[in-house]
Amino acid sequence: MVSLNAVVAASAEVAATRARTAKVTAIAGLLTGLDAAEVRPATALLAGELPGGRVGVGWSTLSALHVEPATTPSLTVLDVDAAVDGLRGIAGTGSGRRRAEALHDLLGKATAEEQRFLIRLLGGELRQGALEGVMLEAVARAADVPAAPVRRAFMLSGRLPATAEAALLGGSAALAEVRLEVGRPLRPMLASPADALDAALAELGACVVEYKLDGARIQVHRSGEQVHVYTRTLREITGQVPEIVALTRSLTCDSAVLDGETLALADSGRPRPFQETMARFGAQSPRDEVLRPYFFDCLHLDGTDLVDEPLHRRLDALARIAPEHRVPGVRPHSDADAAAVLDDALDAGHEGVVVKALDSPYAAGRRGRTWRKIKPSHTLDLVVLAAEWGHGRRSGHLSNLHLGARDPDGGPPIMVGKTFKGLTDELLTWQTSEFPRHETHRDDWTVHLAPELVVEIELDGVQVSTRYPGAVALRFARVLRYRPDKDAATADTIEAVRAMLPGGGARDEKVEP
Ligand SMILES: Nc1ncnc2c1ncn2[C@@H]1O[C@H](COP(=O)(O)OP(=O)(O)OP(=O)(O)O)[C@@H](O)[C@H]1O
Repeated sequence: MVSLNAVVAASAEVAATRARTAKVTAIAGLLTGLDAAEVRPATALLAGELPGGRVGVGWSTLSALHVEPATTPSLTVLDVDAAVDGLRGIAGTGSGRRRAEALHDLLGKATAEEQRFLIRLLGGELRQGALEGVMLEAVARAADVPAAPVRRAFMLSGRLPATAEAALLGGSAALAEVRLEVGRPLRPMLASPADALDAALAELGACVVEYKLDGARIQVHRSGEQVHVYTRTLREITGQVPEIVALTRSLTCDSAVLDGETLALADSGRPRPFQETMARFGAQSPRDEVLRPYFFDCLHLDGTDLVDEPLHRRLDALARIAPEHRVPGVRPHSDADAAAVLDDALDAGHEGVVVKALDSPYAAGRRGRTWRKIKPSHTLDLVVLAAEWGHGRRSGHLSNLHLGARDPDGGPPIMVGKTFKGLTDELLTWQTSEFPRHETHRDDWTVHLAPELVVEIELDGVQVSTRYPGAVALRFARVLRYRPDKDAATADTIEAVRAMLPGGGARDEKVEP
């Protein structure tokens, strides 16, 4: 039986090295010796996830706990799995107290190092989507199967522990069995940046050029009368968007999985600010504006999976069931046709266009080269690492942000700059009340945060830096808006930042993962 101690040691080894191969070796080593029942919980713990999903334990409860640690390790992975299940089951009156008791009990059996691990795990601090690529490679190695089918199964199921179980217990055959399931979200395909429209057109050949709408990504699943709506990070928001649910139910099909963008339009027909769309995804939000879906892909229709079909087939399917709800776009006959779509999109207040190769399959979870985005302005989505207290007019407010880019090899975000430019009074007030909820520690000037919040930064470019650990720094950065639809695992990577260096290549990001 594998001990919690072994998982903690493997995690520490992964955190201590920047070398991807060493991380893979440490994780694969642990995965190799597991019993069948241990695969799911151990994989979850290694990825910094709670086995079985989240538990509602807040930072305040966790930081108030001071439990004498055990001197020798005794907990197994299955013990932790059972304890987390128990915590999740606590509800009703006195649940706060009972939860604290259960936590006390668990932590009392843990050594000091295990306690630190469990507290960070429960606080969500260990959750590292950035480790996914490394984890998948380790699963492939431990199961002795190629990496590609492991990655595919993960993107289609969205679940690392289940993927590890399929690979380790059933091998290639079980991985091949994993299919898109209506009602279970899959990782959305993403677009990689292109420098210019004509370059993208030349590279992709036969293509469709679509508006890049500045809304929020949605994935809509319908099975009979059942409809589920998910965000880009696969969070379910069905209850928050009744108008999208009703519209999806009215489509003439039995089952479908549709991919698209949602936003609200003002009376003028121009898009309403992105923040308003995102506010609707929150728990208690005003419902004054109507969100409309604009679909751009169909991944399943009436019992047939379309993920591996070429885009033109998927678009035909979409045209059959939702012709009035498609994102505006054309299949251009000339470069001029395509340029006209870009002009129209910008004129209408949208971000730019996405050019997509018509013969390409849907690469779930990948920043594919067959979808290229063209936007006139430079922006990066970065993780907020800390904020400094403001001076003068801003005193009493958390202001200057420390910004980090994602480490594609699963390490903590890498700091690339600071800014307080672009922060409105409203954002300053919001930061000051919100940031303490994510606080890890503070000193006189600075409040440090768990890497959870993602902010979109507009910048003029980047420069080589001797001050910052990634050797690159932002130039003239200003805050555009927060991105509650993103998390640290979907923030831009340090490679994307470096690619913006003068002569740093054609802003092409490495294809992930
Ligand atoms: N026609 C479209 N096709 C695909 N994606 C679209 C389209 N219109 C808008 N989008 C949005 O653009 C996103 C794809 O761009 P990208 O992969 O760069 O994600 P992103 O990092 O959110 O982009 P950005 O930060 O540039 O908005 C999608 O997730 C989707 O939300």
